[in-house]
Amino acid sequence: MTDATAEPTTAHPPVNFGKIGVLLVNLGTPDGTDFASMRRYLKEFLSDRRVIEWSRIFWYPILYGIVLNTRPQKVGKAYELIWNKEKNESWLRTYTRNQAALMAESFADKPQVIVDWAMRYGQPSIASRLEVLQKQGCERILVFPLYPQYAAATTATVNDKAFEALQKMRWQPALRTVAPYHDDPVYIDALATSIERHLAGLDWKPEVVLASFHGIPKSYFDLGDPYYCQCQKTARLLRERLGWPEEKLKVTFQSRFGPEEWLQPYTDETVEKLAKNGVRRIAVLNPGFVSDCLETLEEIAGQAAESFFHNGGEKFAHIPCLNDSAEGMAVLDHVVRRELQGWV
Ligand SMILES: C=CC1=C(C)c2cc3[nH]c(cc4nc(cc5[nH]c(cc1n2)c(C)c5CCC(=O)O)C(CCC(=O)O)=C4C)c(C)c3C=C
Ligand SMILES: [Fe+2]
Ligand SMILES: [Fe+2]
Repeated sequence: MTDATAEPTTAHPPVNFGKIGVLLVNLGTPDGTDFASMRRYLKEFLSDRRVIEWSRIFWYPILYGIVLNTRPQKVGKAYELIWNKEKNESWLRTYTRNQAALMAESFADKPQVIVDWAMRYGQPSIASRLEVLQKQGCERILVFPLYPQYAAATTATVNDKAFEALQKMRWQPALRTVAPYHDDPVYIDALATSIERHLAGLDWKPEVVLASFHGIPKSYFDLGDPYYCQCQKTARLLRERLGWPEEKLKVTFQSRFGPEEWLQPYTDETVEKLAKNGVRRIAVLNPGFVSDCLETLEEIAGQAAESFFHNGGEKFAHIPCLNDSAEGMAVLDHVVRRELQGWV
């Protein structure tokens, strides 16, 4: 006969408990601009089935035969132009780390909340930081993919990776994921304030402002990805908040990759066309990027500006992303506090 009240014969290993984790996750970035670091990063990124949905039989010969032999050098040179030399890292990493540190400060009055950060590709990995949070006693973790607009290639792949890490755990923490916040008034207001402040600092006024979002292949939209519609809604709400007509704030899509058709209109073609049609002053912002990165600093502030001037444009301004600014942090803080309801 067994004694139900008997103590277990072996002691359970000691565990921390009672904490709540918040994990900010951005896309990722190479560890350096050299060929090996770039190749490692691009290999992980472009092997993700959420990013390249083509059949592996078709894609892998192209990836391993062409892309990973040529792109690391080309893109490494682009990263060099925008590298944060002081920290010897990309700006995406600098801003993501700063965002986590500032958010931790804002939760100083709630010691049960631990804020951390990770990258979907490269380091620190999602699995490694989830493990650290759990060891610190987080029984509940909020995973925050840092994308205002949902795309399977960005938001879903972060969530997939987090749940994949949980598959290996005996004692899983409870996990919540943050919903897209493309239409949140706090986000829209932060974008509008940032635009107004930036334009007020110029001694000229743009004739046209482009809201340039990262693109995705059109085929992903046809399959039901809500990304395009969420980008359009962000822009519509921003126009309404600023009191601007559609001709003043135009939506475009940048950063095409591969031969497929992507979401249109393309940013590079639009910039060129505007200049050729006699528009002399434009500003560009990137509302879909939480932090400045290669795609905003090199492709827009660098290449797009150059193309505009080359085709007759006279004034070009790149409006920075919200980054770790007060407005940017107000948005991230607001979203996190909303999603933590019932836990904190
Ligand atoms: C903001 C949302 C993003 C979406 C949507 C997105 C889709 C997407 N991206 C690629 C391919 C590449 N993107 C690259 C860089 C990159 N992409 C985003 C964000 C989104 N991507 C960011 C923030 C960055 C910059 C990272 C940095 O370190 O600064 C790259 C790497 C650079 C390059 O080789 O050009 C690739 C490749 C695809 C195919 C895709 C949708 C299917
Ligand atoms: Fe991308
Ligand atoms: Fe790019």
